[in-house]
Amino acid sequence: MSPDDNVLIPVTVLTGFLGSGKTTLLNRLVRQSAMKDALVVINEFGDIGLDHRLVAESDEHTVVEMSSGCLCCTIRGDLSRTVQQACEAIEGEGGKPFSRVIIETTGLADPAPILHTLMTDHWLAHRFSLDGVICLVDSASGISTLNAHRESQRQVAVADRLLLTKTDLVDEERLSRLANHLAAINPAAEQLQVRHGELAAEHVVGSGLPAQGQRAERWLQAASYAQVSSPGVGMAPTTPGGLASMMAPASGPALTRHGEQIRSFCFTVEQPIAPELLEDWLDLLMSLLGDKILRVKAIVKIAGREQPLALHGVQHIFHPPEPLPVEACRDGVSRFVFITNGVAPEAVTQLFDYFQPAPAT
Ligand SMILES: Nc1nc2c(ncn2[C@@H]2O[C@H](COP(=O)(O)OP(=O)(O)OP(=O)(O)O)[C@@H](O)[C@H]2O)c(=O)[nH]1
Repeated sequence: MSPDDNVLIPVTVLTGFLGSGKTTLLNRLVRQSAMKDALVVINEFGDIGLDHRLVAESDEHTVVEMSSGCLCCTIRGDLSRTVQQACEAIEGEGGKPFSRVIIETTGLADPAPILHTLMTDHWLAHRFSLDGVICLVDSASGISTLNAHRESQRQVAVADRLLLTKTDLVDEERLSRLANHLAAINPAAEQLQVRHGELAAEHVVGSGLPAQGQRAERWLQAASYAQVSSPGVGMAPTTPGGLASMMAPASGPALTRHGEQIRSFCFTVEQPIAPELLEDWLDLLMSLLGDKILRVKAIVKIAGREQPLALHGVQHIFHPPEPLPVEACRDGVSRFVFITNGVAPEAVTQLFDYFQPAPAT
């Protein structure tokens, strides 16, 4: 497979805490036609991986295992190598190129470094694009796991879709408590219930940035978030002390009860944004607060440009902006969705205004 083919292969990241049902789901998925010619990468923690043995093998898809450590922290290079070797092997055998890739993370993985690897590894980034992050949550133990484990909160926070598994083990009341808890962390992610891994593959693959304007709005789900808008030119502090105060940790009640203070909000800007302002703002925001910004998605109207842009970032790393059809931003309003760990919306909005040109006197 060469990068000149110019068609990026979609990658779905399947995450979820230990025992949440990832392997059970994967086993059902690989039997479906949407998974024909897929590559399944299973990351095992420890030397003796078992999960890959539990996923059905067939001629229709390929399963490879990475077991040298936790994919999120120690072996980023291995992801590139593993996928590369699998591609070379299938080509060597005269097989069809992979139609898609599914990566099952370990239950303890923070998905952000995996997404970074997909975006920044030269070989991967030229051949693959992130389709979506799917996070499984055990309906029976989900709330206590979220309260106890920061990795679980991060998995939920960055997901495009949440699958509530083992719903046969809980009653309606408990299920709705979990659903509310998850919505407080990630209000836009669609929630689906799954029993024993029974789910159509279409609910797992194809959740990424769509090409059509209508669906781009659905991808952003801006209305699901608390809304903040630019306070306006001249409102931002201009002294260094003022700038420092913006960067102070968020105060006041967090949107969730978790130690991580995961917050999400949508920042709207009514006027088209000058490209250099956008660049300066995001550069400074990411260098000051990048490790606290778990995910950013945006549809942006750039001044002097007809087509809006889709922006998509994980912590301080952004995908190259993708032009969208004009209909994706009919009202000309730019919308930025932020999912953060303890960053107050004002830090984002005031920093934006800091870069606005001063009003003429
Ligand atoms: N009752 C019930 N059990 C389930 C369901 N889905 C999965 N399980 C069971 O939950 C256990 C854990 O499922 P796995 O699919 O191995 O979970 P996993 O996320 O791959 O686990 P790790 O590899 O440890 O991260 C297994 O015993 C499954 O049979 C379900 O919907 N209902």
